[in-house]
Amino acid sequence: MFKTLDDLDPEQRVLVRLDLNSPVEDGEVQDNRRFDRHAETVRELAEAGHRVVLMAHQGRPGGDDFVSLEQHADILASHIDREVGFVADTYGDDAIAAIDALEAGDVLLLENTRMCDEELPEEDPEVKADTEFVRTLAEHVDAYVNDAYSAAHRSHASLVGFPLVLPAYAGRVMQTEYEANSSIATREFDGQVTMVVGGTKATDVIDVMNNLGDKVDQFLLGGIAGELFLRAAGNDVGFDLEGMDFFDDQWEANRETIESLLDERGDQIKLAVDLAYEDETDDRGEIAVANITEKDRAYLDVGSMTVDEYDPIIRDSEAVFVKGALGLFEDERFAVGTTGVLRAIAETDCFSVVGGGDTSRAIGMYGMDEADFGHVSIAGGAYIRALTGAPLAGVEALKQD
Ligand SMILES: Nc1ncnc2c1ncn2[C@@H]1O[C@H](COP(=O)(O)OP(=O)(O)O)[C@@H](O)[C@H]1O
Ligand SMILES: O=C(OP(=O)(O)O)[C@H](O)COP(=O)(O)O
Repeated sequence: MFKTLDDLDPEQRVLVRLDLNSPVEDGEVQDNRRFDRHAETVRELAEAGHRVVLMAHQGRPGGDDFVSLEQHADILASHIDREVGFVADTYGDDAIAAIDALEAGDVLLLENTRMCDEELPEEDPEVKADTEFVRTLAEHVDAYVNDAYSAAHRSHASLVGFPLVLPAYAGRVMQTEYEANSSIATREFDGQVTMVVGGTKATDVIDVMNNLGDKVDQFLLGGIAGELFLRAAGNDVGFDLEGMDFFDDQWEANRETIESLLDERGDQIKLAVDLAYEDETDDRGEIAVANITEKDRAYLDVGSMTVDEYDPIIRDSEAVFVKGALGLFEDERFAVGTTGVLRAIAETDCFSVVGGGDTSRAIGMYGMDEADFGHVSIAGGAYIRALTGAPLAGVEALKQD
């Protein structure tokens, strides 16, 4: 297992990797739950009197959201109620001068790690540890903390290089995310284990079913992925109408796998019995799946009868895991499925983990309280990997110590 902040010596110069990757609208970085979560780690380190040097990335080179971290420093400062210095440099002379000038309790954010050429190529930790970026920064700090669980599936320099050259520790976000998201593989539950799977990516749902079929008693399906399963079960749904590109490619690529999963695991898989669509007056309309005879409309949510079927299954469960939304919940008319299952989880005292960047957003959007869930993950890609038991490079590197 990895070491945590509880194991850190006092008065250290600590280099901390966060994941502050955020939506950017018209050049403006949007505040989001990642800041709030990482604030806990940063505050704890600063209050303990460490000198805190933060690293994070934003976007990918070439993308509109590939911007400086200057705004991130201000947003983070508002979450920790103390100043966060910023230096527009990753590991050059300016960065080193700023690090060396830190006093106990000071917090400094370095520039976007992906502006450094050595950060991105996916390479082994040994290669990353030997980069100028890692070697230079390592000389000016005493310890490394990785708190960026949601980026830990990347074998990038700031995530896997430092544990080989510095004493390395997991931050509070890393610790809680790791424990909760791995729990489906590592914990034994006394009662029924249920998994709600939806969203837009069929391969995520397939991976989960292939890897967790023996751990999960019931899979409750919805979203685009659920429609593909309904189509494989012989229903006239899951076709791309004009202007859509959700279904056809995914159907071609995954049809056989979905059909054999339905064949082999049919008893564990619950499909929607009704679906919702936008009617002629722009209201929500619903139709029983059994009554769908033509591929003439897009379905944007599971229907109310489906929620009524899923609800008691959730309430009877010992543990519930959620990956992917059951509908286009960003539009209130089509949030019934997603909020229906989330409310059922919130109202029961089952162990629960909700993940997927988009899906977990529905909790705040519809006035639910994160405290009513066991764990709400801020990870997307890393969460799905953890669920399916795939190792995360950043976590493995921390464990090496
Ligand atoms: N029937 C649907 N039609 C269009 N979009 C849908 C539908 N069902 C789910 N979605 C969309 O799926 C998105 C979540 O999908 P995905 O990215 O796979 O999950 P997450 O990011 O939560 O892991 C939501 O933003 C939601 O709008
Ligand atoms: O936001 C992130 O991942 P996510 O979209 O899977 O949640 C991470 O910061 C990783 O970013 P990347 O997918 O550009 O490597």
